[in-house]
Amino acid sequence: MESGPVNLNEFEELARKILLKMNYDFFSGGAEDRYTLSENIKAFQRILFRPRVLIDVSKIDMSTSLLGFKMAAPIMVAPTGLLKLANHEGEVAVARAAAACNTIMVLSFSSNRTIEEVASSCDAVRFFQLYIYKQRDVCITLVKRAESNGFKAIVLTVDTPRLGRREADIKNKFVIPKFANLEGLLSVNAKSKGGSDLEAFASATLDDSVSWKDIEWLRSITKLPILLKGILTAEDARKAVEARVAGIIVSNHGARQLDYAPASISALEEVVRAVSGAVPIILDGGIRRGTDVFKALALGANAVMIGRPIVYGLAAKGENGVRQVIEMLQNELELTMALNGCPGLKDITRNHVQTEHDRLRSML
Ligand SMILES: Cc1cc2nc3c(=O)[nH]c(=O)nc-3n(C[C@H](O)[C@H](O)[C@H](O)COP(=O)(O)O)c2cc1C
Ligand SMILES: CCCCCCCCCCC(=O)C(=O)O
Repeated sequence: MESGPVNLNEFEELARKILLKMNYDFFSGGAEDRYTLSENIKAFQRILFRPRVLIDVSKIDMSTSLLGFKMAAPIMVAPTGLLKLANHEGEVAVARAAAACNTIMVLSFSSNRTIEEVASSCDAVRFFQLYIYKQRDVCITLVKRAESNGFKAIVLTVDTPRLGRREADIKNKFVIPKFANLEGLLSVNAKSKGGSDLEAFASATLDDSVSWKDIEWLRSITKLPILLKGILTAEDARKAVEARVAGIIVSNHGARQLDYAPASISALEEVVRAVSGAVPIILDGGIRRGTDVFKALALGANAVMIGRPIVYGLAAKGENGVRQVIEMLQNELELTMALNGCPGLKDITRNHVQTEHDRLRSML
């Protein structure tokens, strides 16, 4: 009997075999030369551990909280759109799995199941991800619907004034299913002339004049805490704190936007230093192992989010697959903590990892 996947990479392999090529290419793809896509993985591999021994690790506590909301471990679900292309249950299956694993899911605005369907599917803490659209009334309606359906924060994605150039989608003439949340709100003719429909839709709807003053505008329409997703520099991290956001997500959008942006793990430390504890920091991009989660925490993240592995779990085995993906990562983190001599998250320090910068500095 063939055994099931034993790690997140094997889930990707299974999903690749199951999915239509056009859909697998959309989920797995990155921008242009996909330099950042490979760096998101390789940069983690260049970080090594400095494990400590002879510490009692018979009990490991991974529990934590973010903005006051408790989680079993600092591993959250990143917003990913168009999940009907992976499984007919789409975001509802992901929401149920996240709830079962006692973690926070960020629901993408571009989901194929509505805010209301996800909210009524199970009881859990959830955040809602938003872009700023040319039609501001669409943003207002979505934020109000998220509020009235019990979502606890707004995650504003700020790295997408325009859609990155995803050449696989252009070649495949990628066709998008309906954005469930926009039904009756927005009617746009988004048929590409020979390229990706997503690109056509994005250029018709995304507001590329968005600037820092719009954070104030967003605050004026909601009382929910606002997190900014897509910060990669100390300069922008300081501006985000000045703009009184509740949290920062260090992210390059899974390398789907600006190619040759740094791996998000490589940008983490400068953001952590700039913010110096003022707000929580979440990291996403390239997390495939519990060891990656530990490295991000050691470099100052409060939590991480995972994108593609959730989609692959969903494609491979539906809700159960998503649960297995989250549990695998939680179990791997627990083992990594034990082997590094860290019984609790507070025991994980900068001294537990050695980056390439550390190695270069030690040679000077
Ligand atoms: C298929 C797919 C769809 C995504 N959709 C969104 C989205 O709607 N909004 C958003 O802010 N980020 C979106 N992202 C980016 C993720 O939130 C996250 O930043 C990224 O996937 C993390 O990298 P990882 O996939 O290596 O874990 C998407 C990513 C993928 C792969
Ligand atoms: C009404 C606004 C339309 C915005 C179109 C952009 C959709 C992006 C979909 C998912 C995504 O972020 C991704 O990386 O893919």
